[in-house]
Parts: sequence; structure tokens; C-alpha cells
Amino acid sequence: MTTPTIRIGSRGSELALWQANHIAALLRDKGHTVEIEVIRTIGDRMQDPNFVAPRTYADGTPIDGKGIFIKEIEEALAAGRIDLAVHSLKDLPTELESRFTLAAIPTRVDARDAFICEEHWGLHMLPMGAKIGTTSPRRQAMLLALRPDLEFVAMRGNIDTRLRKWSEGQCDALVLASAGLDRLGRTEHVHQRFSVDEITPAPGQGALGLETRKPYPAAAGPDAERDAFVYDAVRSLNDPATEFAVSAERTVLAALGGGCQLPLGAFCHRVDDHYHLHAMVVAPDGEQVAHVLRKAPVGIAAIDLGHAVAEELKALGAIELLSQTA
Ligand SMILES: NCc1[nH]cc(CCC(=O)O)c1CC(=O)O
Repeated sequence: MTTPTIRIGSRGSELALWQANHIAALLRDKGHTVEIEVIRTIGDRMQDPNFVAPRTYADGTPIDGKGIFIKEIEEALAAGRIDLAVHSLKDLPTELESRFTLAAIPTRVDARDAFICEEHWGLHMLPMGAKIGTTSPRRQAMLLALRPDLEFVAMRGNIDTRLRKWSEGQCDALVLASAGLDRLGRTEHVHQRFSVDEITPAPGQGALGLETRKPYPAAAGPDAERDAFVYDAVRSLNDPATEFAVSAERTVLAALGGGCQLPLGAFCHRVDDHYHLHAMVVAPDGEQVAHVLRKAPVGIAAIDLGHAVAEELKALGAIELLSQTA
């Protein structure tokens, strides 16, 4: 019996392709046949300096910050052109459409943010008013909470583009996810990795989200068998510990409004027989910080842990801090 070829959809950036190839290799190790199809998203097109972004997608839904790297890939998944979308989990909105599911979350790599600078080997060594290349509201707010004198330079584009702009002198230092730099082997200029209390990572940072069509009972349709086959194959790549951690983190994000443009970080990991969930919300100017570290014994549900932390953040005024974001 021949089994179906698993078709992976991926963005064309070097990091996205690295991630898709990584998952393809894991599936091939299990005996599957895998192909990768490159899909260009609106988020990719926005990185072109001459691109004027439309307000809506072709189907009329508004383009907001949520999921700009996702839409065209999910369309291919819905249409059956691909079977599996490999995403950076932190780019994936907390709510998926009901026809899709996160079939697996493989073992996470380093979730921390990294500091890139050659002249000064740490944030605290930068001169007054140094310019950091980042457009992330979370990184900007958390950096300002540590160093109110810092200035920011808008820095979009993939990892190579940002490193090039930095090396050309457009900014003094960069803050980027360790995960992307480690995967691409571009760590030569990393001299500091921030602790999760200094700069709390974005929910899901360092993890991949493997999205498939939801498998239905065999009666559901002509592709039901294929969908069930793909789901089972992908599910075998799930890491329960990572799945727990990112579920707790994403619950915090969802409870506070969702979206990757919020100055909110959440990071969960296991320490002996407890989970530690760190979460931080910072006003855009860095002046007010709501910071929570909750420890819960193993056995708690990820969603309960996430909700408890979201409630603690709200009690510390997190909603007011987030409402200051433009
Ligand atoms: N928002 C872009 C993005 N999406 C995922 C990563 C890195 C990989 C990861 O966090 O898993 C990056 C680059 C960055 O934030 O530096």
C-alpha cells in the first residue's frame, strides 16, 4: 500500500525553510514521503520597502497584526494544496479556525531573546541613548524598563536583513530571538541572552506549531482518510512538555487580548515537580511593569495555570498598561 505524500507549506524565508526542512527530515526518519511548497504571505510582501499594504485580504477580511504570516498558508491548507503548515508558534494567533488544529508542538529550543552587539558585550555596557534595532513592542517596552535612555530604530525583515542593517551601522545593537539565530547558526555576534525576568519571551517563542486539517471521522469527506493519516504522522512529533508550556503561555496571551503586537511576555518551564510560569506586561514607555512568577505543582492543567497568571496580571493593572499601547 502506498501512503500519501505529506505536502508541507512554508514561507520562503531562510528560517521558515530551515524549520520546514527540519520537520520534513523528522517525518522522513519515520518513513514518510515529504514535499515542501513555498508560499508567500502578506507579511513577507510587507518586508519589501516599496510594498504598499492593502487594508484587507482578497476575501475582504481586514489585515491586522494577527497572523500576517499565516493567512495564505492556511488558505492552501483549506484548499488541500498542502497538508501541513510549519509555523513559528509565536506568529500563530491563539484562536485557530475550527477546521484546523495544532497537531503537534515539537521540543522547543532556547526561548530567550539574544543581544547582538560587537562593541559592547551587554545591554548595561551600551552608552547613553544607544539605538536598538527592533520593531517589537514587547522588546521595546521591556528594554526601556531596563534602560529608559535607549532609542529604537525600526527594523523589519528576516534575520539576515536585520544583521546586515546592523553591520552597516543603522543601529548599535539588535535584540532577536535566540531560536532563529541558533537554527541558522548566526550566533557569532551574540554576547548576551536575556534572562526571562529581564526580557520575558513572547508566548511560544522558540517552539514550532505544526498545523493540519482537523481529522474527521471517515464519513466526513473524500479526504478524510488522508487527513487522518497526516494528523497521526504529525502528532508523533509532539513533545508533551513543550505542549504544556506553550499552552499555558498562550492562555495568558488569549486572556489578555491576543496578538503578537502586545508588550506581553510569557514563559513556562518545569523545575523539578513544579511548573514555573513567568509573565510580564510593560507600559510602552517602560515605566510601569506588571510581573508575575507563579509556581504550580505538576498535575495542574495548562489552561488553569495560564488563567491564574492572567488574573494575577490583571490584578496588577495589566489591562490598563496594555490599553496605553497605540
Ligand atoms: N516575529 C518574527 C519571528 N518569528 C519567529 C522568530 C524566531 C523563531 C522563534 O521565536 O521561534 C522571529 C524572529 C525574531 O523574533 O527574532
